[in-house]
Amino acid sequence: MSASAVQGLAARGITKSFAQQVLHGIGIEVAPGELVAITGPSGAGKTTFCRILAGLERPDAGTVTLGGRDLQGVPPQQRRVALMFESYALYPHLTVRGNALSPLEAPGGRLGPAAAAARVDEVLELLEIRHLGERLPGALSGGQKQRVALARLLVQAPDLYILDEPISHLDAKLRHKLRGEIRRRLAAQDAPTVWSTPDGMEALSVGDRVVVIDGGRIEQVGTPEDIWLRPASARVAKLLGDPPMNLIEGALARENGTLFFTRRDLRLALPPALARAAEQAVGGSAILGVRPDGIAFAAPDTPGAVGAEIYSNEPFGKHAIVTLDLGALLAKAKTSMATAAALANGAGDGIGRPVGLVFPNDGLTLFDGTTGRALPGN
Ligand SMILES: Nc1ncnc2c1ncn2[C@@H]1O[C@H](COP(=O)(O)OP(=O)(O)OP(=O)(O)O)[C@@H](O)[C@H]1O
Repeated sequence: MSASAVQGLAARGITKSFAQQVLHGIGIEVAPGELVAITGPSGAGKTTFCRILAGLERPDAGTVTLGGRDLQGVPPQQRRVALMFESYALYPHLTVRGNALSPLEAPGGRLGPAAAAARVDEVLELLEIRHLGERLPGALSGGQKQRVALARLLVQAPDLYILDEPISHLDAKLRHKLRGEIRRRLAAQDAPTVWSTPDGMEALSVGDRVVVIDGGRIEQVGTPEDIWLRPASARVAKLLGDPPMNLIEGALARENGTLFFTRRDLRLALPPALARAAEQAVGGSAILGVRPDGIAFAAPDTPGAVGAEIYSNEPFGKHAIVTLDLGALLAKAKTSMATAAALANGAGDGIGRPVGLVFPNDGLTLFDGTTGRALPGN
């Protein structure tokens, strides 16, 4: 914890152009001790936004305040920000230990040499790189370098943490472990934290709140649960889930009082839960979002089932992903190994076999076909 009274971060109306406009007046607020995860596809503007928060880049318009203090014109080294960027920026002539120790040796450091060394040891141990302490960065793998950069961040007690893709180069097991460990450590601090990642599921797992950006604009801000259960747009839905929600483009029509989602041969009577959303958009285009784990299989001629052909069938051990050809459209179902084996029926994974699909009554989402925004009433 820093000696200064740590308070929240607020960025407002941040605009930035290079050759093109990259950020369109976006803002976030991060309370003391809160972790806000920023996610979005590659090129969304996450790194540019983080660099502006850190003072490494100047916005064309907008303000950044920390604890109510305007940071405009305050150089990065005076912002008391602990930064970690994807490029790592390790000191090549310092060992792993020297790099991790470097922020604690800066003028104004408050820890004595023994306490600083103990903190470095503890963080290197946590990140499983203590045995590499005497190596130079040039003799490390990408994932090891990333952990040294993380160590240098975690030894600090700043007024603000900014982590840009902090665990993207680690193997899956370590990523999983460190996600929780780092989150736990940062949660024990008073400083606000901004964690940027292109991995939507990582954002949901680490963030107290999540900000989704796309094309330099905010698509949605909410708790992980909000964003998972109620994605504000098809662009948000596309970033989340493994595999993500299936997005089927079609139209809404009413026949004999029943609302249908239609696309080519597909005609799906919408469950009552979706009727309110569908009602306002009848006659227009729509995108139906179907979660892969909500799709059930039935015989091809089952009334109400959607006809499809098996395109591929991949077992993953604890579940299987079955890709389905719905006629010029592929959708993915996440199912049990037993169901996938039954579909394969011992012959060529079942590829080409006709099946019926039953979509869940809940867990479907309707988006406007033109804007991609979720229809109100979903
Ligand atoms: N210094 C620069 N000069 C020109 N264009 C830039 C500069 N920095 C970023 N851009 C452009 O701004 C856009 C946003 O880039 P940014 O790195 O912020 O995205 P990102 O969301 O972090 O992407 P990624 O997940 O791939 O790192 C991209 O189109 C990029 O090419």
